[in-house]
Amino acid sequence: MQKDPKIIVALDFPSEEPALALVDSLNPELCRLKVGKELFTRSGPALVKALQSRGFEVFLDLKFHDIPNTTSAAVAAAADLGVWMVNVHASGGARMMEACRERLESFGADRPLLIAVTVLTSMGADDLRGIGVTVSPAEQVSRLAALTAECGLDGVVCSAQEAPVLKQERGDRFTLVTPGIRPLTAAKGDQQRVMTPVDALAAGSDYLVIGRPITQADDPLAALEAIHREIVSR
Ligand SMILES: O=C(O)c1cc(=O)[nH]c(=O)n1[C@@H]1O[C@H](COP(=O)(O)O)[C@@H](O)[C@H]1O
Repeated sequence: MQKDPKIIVALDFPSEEPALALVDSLNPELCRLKVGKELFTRSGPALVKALQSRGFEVFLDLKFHDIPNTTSAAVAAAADLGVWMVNVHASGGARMMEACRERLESFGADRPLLIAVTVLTSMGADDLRGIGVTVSPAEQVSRLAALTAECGLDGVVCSAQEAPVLKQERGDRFTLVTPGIRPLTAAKGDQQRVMTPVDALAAGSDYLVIGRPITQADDPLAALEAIHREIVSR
């Protein structure tokens, strides 16, 4: 088994059936799986268990954002599920992130990686202005990443475009999880800040979150293998 697959396939499906049909065609040596809001809301912890029993590690992407007590309890519930990674919104603030980190300490070495979302990859400068943030997306990402690091979390979700600066500012041990990954031939869809898999790793991404370019491909395993080949031979 590859020790640390770099590709995280986003299982953005409306129900368990199509998700498991896809998963049964994938290879846990080449990827981990991300379960997000839609699939988790429909299929819940049982689906996470089903994925784990097939040999996949799971990133539970529920982007928790609430008061510290509620968010830290949710993160502990994710840890009880045995997930590999869980995330919260950095804009929930320092007290919220610290509460989550502290709550996970009791899980010891088996705790999930705790990651904070900075600025969503679907957002550009105009979107930020709309919510009263007048600095550029890159500046806002740096600011939230600094706060995340101060709170002792493991890393952030950001776009690969911000990865070089964040690696420089936060160092190698601060994990960068980057969605908005698009092979050259793939459609951008609703993503704005995108990069190819090879460029994203070269920029300093640690993990690539890839959804539609794999899940909507005619042959998802072939798409996964092609991206895997591309990144190992870079
Ligand atoms: O936290 C995430 O995973 C995430 C953060 C972000 O800023 N942007 C983003 O696209 N994502 C997720 O990454 C996945 C990207 O999917 P595709 O655009 O289909 O490759 C989706 O499941 C999103 O929910």
